[in-house]
Amino acid sequence: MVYDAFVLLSFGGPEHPDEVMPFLRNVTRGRGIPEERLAEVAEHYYHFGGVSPINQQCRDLLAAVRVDFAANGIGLPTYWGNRNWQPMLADTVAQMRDDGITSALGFATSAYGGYSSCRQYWEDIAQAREKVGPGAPAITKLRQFHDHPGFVRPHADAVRAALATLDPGRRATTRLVFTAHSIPVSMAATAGPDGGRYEAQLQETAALVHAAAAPELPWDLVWQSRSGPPQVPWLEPDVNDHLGVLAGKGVTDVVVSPVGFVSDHLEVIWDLDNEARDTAARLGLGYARAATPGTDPRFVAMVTELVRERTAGVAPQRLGTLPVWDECPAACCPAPQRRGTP
Ligand SMILES: CC1=C(CCC(=O)O)c2cc3nc(cc4[nH]c(cc5[nH]c(cc1n2)c(C)c5CCC(=O)O)c(CCC(=O)O)c4C)C(CCC(=O)O)=C3C
Ligand SMILES: [Fe+2]
Repeated sequence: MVYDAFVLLSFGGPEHPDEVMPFLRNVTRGRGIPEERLAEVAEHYYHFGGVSPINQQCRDLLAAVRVDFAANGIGLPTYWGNRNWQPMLADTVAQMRDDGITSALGFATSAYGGYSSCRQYWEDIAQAREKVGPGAPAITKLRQFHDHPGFVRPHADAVRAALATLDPGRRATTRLVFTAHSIPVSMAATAGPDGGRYEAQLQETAALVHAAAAPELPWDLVWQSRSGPPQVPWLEPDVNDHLGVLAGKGVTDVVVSPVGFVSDHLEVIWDLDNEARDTAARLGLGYARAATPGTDPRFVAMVTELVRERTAGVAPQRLGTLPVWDECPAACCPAPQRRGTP
């Protein structure tokens, strides 16, 4: 297969207060998210002036990838399109068609399997291509990378750096807390061809980061940023509840590492740097939040490596043992049942 472009696929976020509500309506269309939750989440964005950092993080990543491509003799032109906010993927695909692109490799800013993290990006591609119509380029998504050293090692270094800010005299009662975005239990059950893949990959990533960063410390994987109606079960425990349990067990300090994410977007800087930090303060816990890969050169080089797996037959670099594939099996990670109009 010959590819003639690279496209960064991401979630998108508002960059002006007026964009917050339209963005949130795009995210939650047909999802059964209660109106009160939407208003609450809007406040998180207004707290930062209505600007999510995620779009700038995508620009920064793409700029770094371009430099790394050039250094590795990869001449692919680069594009960027989002699921929920400008630049919308359909507009990007139209531009690619106008530029004469026929077949592109897509890199999504999520390391994991599951509907929201993987399948929905395939759906975004299909919907964008359908909207553009004849002449729309083919786009295939690069593989999931939860155990790639270019993802694991930056997380591990960040855990070490966060740990170094805590009181070394309390190391014996310090704990690592890995977090990822909660998803509905039903979505977790159908992640991957045999189910449970989102949680299994996160367990593997957390274990790899723990082993590389601080194998002497106990650790847990918990969940953050739950939404949806309360009667629908989502993965638990929530990070805030978990901190309460830890404090009750004699833990004095925590390093919180958001291994579920690739950059410090709003769900990190609000849900962890504000909410969970406040929870820890209330409980008297020492608290340090580990950074995400962002534009760490190893993470940027990983993107190049994933491209070279496809274009140059480079062997996949992997630290874990779960199976991976380039093209997702057709039956995995189906869309959840929707309420209302799509
Ligand atoms: C697994 C997963 C990831 C990680 C994988 C990936 O990165 O793709 C992720 C990332 C993100 N989620 C984000 C924001 C939001 N997610 C929401 C809602 C939801 N997320 C879900 C799952 C995930 N989400 C789910 C199952 C829902 C319910 C509605 C639905 O089924 O879609 C809502 C609605 C309001 C609310 O929070 O209730 C918002 C605003 C942002 C942008 C942050 C910024 O602006 O900087 C990012 C990167
Ligand atoms: Fe989300």
